Amino acid sequence: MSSTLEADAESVLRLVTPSLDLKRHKGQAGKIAVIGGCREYTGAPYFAAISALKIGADLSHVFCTKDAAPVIKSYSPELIVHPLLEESYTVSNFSEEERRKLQEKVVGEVDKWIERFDCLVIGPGLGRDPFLLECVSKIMLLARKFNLPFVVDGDGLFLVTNSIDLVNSYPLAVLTPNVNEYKRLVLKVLNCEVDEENPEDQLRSLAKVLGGVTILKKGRSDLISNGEIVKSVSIYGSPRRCGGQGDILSGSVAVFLSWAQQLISGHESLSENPAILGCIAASGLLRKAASLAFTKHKRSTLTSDIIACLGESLEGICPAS
Ligand SMILES: NC(=O)C1=CN([C@@H]2O[C@H](COP(=O)(O)OP(=O)(O)OC[C@H]3O[C@@H](n4cnc5c(N)ncnc54)[C@H](O)[C@@H]3O)[C@@H](O)[C@H]2O)[C@@H](O)CC1
Ligand SMILES: Nc1ncnc2c1ncn2[C@@H]1O[C@H](COP(=O)(O)OP(=O)(O)OP(=O)(O)O)[C@@H](O)[C@H]1O
Ligand SMILES: [Mg+2]
Repeated sequence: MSSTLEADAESVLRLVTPSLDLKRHKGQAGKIAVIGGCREYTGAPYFAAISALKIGADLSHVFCTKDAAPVIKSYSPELIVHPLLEESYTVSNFSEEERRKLQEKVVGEVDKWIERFDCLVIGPGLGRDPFLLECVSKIMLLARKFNLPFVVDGDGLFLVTNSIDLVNSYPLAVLTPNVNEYKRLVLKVLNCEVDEENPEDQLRSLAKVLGGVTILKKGRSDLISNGEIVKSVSIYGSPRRCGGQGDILSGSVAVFLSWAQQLISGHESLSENPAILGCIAASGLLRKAASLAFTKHKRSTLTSDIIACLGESLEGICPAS
């Protein structure tokens, strides 16, 4: 990997992390919402939402299905959980008109909240139910209408891969594919296989063809591009590949992206791209936390252990006082 590609993740973390200031009010350090959580998956949205709080966001919401909500609430009183999304089984006996009305109701409920958020995370543990994904498409269009940034992960990437227009030419979209999600995206958009020899050029092309969205391709090194620049984060993390680490990452990108946007809007001289900064910071912090958790727990390291190390890892880079 060429050294110019490698980002200085610690410097980016120091740049974007706001100082703690007694003058600031609740909400100024970030309000995040995760759209995800269904009957099968309740861990993924919890991991994304709680990671956002552990890093320093003030409020973290989860919009999930009715079955998932009590489970997610029981994991943590810190999260604000909305039992809102509906799956096909609810509407199996509905007429077209009744289905349309229910979709309108779901999207209308999200509409009431959406202006309060700084960033959405769409997809962790969302599942692939067609009725639910139709509603989520409409939520994405709503987010675009309000110029709200969103991070698309997990099953959100399944949706987007099949409906590229949802993110096409939206510079405030960040996609965080893992190895499989990336393969599917490359096949759909570039109509070819993943180029293992030249991953940077292929990633740049993919982001460019998608009209300048930011893509964080997860792997041994995380590679990040918006179609113009390519950056990598290769800080040593952990050899444990337990599920849920990508969920920590998507919640973290949302927070750091929001902080980077705040920073840049207050300093006209800063020309950096907030989505790129957010991805670099999140990747760097996750890797530091994974490494710390692994020194403590070795083979039994779990995603919850990594989440418990987020604060200590950030403190080592940007002390609170
Ligand atoms: N506790 C939870 O609730 C979790 C739920 N998750 C959710 O589960 C849903 C599906 O996500 P997945 O990540 O499983 O979907 P993927 O389509 O990425 O993965 C499916 C399969 O691919 C395999 N795979 C993984 N890495 C591979 C590699 N490097 N090479 C070849 N095969 C590989 C895995 O063994 C897995 O069986 C998403 O909604 C996701 O957010 C995950 O985030 C994990 C944690
Ligand atoms: N081979 C690897 N070596 C080191 N770190 C890795 C490796 N693969 C992934 N990672 C790290 O783990 C993080 C999560 O990536 P992963 O590919 O596990 O996501 P995921 O499959 O979406 O996870 P999830 O189980 O949450 O859905 C990445 O940001 C990266 O930093
Ligand atoms: Mg994932």
